Amino acid sequence: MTQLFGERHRRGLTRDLVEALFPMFEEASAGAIAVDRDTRITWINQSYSQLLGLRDPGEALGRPVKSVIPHTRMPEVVQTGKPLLLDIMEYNRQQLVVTRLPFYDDEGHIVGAVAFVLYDDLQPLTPLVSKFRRLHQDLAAARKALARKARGTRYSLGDFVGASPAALEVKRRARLAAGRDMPVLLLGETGTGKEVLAQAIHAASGRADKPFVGVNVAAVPDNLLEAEFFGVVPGAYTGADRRAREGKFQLANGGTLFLDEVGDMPLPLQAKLLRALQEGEIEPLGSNKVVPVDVRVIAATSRNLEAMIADGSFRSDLYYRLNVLEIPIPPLRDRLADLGVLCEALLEEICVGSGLRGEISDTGVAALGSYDWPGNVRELRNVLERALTMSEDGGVLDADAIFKVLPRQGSRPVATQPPRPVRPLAQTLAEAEAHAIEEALLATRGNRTRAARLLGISRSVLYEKLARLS
Ligand SMILES: Nc1ncnc2c1ncn2[C@@H]1O[C@H](COP(=O)(O)OP(=O)(O)OP(=O)(O)O)[C@@H](O)[C@H]1O
Repeated sequence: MTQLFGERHRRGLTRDLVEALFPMFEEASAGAIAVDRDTRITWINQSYSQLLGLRDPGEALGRPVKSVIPHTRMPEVVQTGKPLLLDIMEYNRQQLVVTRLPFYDDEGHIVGAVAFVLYDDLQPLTPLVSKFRRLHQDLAAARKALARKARGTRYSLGDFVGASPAALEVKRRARLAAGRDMPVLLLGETGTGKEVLAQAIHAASGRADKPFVGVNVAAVPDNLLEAEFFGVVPGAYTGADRRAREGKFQLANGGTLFLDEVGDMPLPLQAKLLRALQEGEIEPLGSNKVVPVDVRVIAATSRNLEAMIADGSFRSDLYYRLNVLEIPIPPLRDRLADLGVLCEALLEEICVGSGLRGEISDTGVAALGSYDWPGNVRELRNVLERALTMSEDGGVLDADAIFKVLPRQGSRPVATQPPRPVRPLAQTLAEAEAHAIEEALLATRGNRTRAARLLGISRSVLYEKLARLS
């Protein structure tokens, strides 16, 4: 042992050491081979020559190793003196796990290399290989997420959740918009996912590798909007920065500019925006030079632009310029059939990394259907988050848990309806039955078997009742 690590062997394996180790490695491995300084084969054992399909080990002796094992890296080891401790080498469509070591003479000169086939198939390495693959996939996903973040987008089309006909139509139009480089106008109430869609369209478009820049027109004071959009040259006005500041148009150059709440844009800026879109160039504040820009505009608003045109607060020419492809996004109350899938997606998102388990029962979903959701999906997310925080039932939200956190204001005004005249009992019962069936179908997203189970009736009875109702 002392000799193994003594001065003599500091440079690496010597020939006598290799010879001493050989029997052990040879027995443990699926093949062994040695080459000289000129990378000619000086020794090969029976098992390796069999693995290579040689009838007799003697056939290989004296031949350049590359001519016998095309993918070998033994020449590299001889040349660099660096061992390759673990490598996967292909031979005849077979994957071999190999290790390669240089060896030295007493003067410390490389005189050759040895290689051992540790495994002649990857089976024993399966756990390692699958772990490697998983890590590789995680890395790819993280890289993708980082790239999206760098570009300014977080969402893709799959993030717009919904399977109702209305939601599918939104996604169909968004895909159309992604494939064509035209202005898009997203119309929808607050929280319906306008920004989600804008980012998703950009991420699926030919501009995906370029920036996505959003500006919320309503959030910027009127007197700063022009600088925000078109940038400022140094000293453009008293108090202006001495350095030039780029506007959103320049920042989005080559990519997408998302104009949120475009209906809140003051008229003078509307005229400038129209010119920028028509000419494809902008004039930074304080400059007398125009700068060419290439942006795709996606505008969004929760306001009724047509009514604004009628009362003179929105320019019709700008409206037509922005509204080449219109995507109306329905409010949540008009697509209650999506509540179930939305809850699943949002609960998963809320619970990620929190250690919480978030599920909702069918009755919980039905309870959500009783509310009219003025804040749409954003409000739904908040309600679910609140319900989960307050839930004592291991994270399964039922109707009680939902009603505890559902705002009363805006609930469907059951109690405020004018009192109805008293009607025959049969009629009242029939209405109650129809209502219960409707709720069950809503809660089970139209699954009649599960709806029947919820109602405590057989499937055939449910079909009978449905037939009578239709
Ligand atoms: N269809 C949807 N699927 C999944 N999440 C959604 C959907 N719509 C909205 N959300 C979620 O609701 C929140 C609000 O969405 P977003 O900001 O896109 O709405 P918005 O219409 O742009 O609202 P505002 O007009 O108030 O800016 C986000 O957390 C988003 O993830």
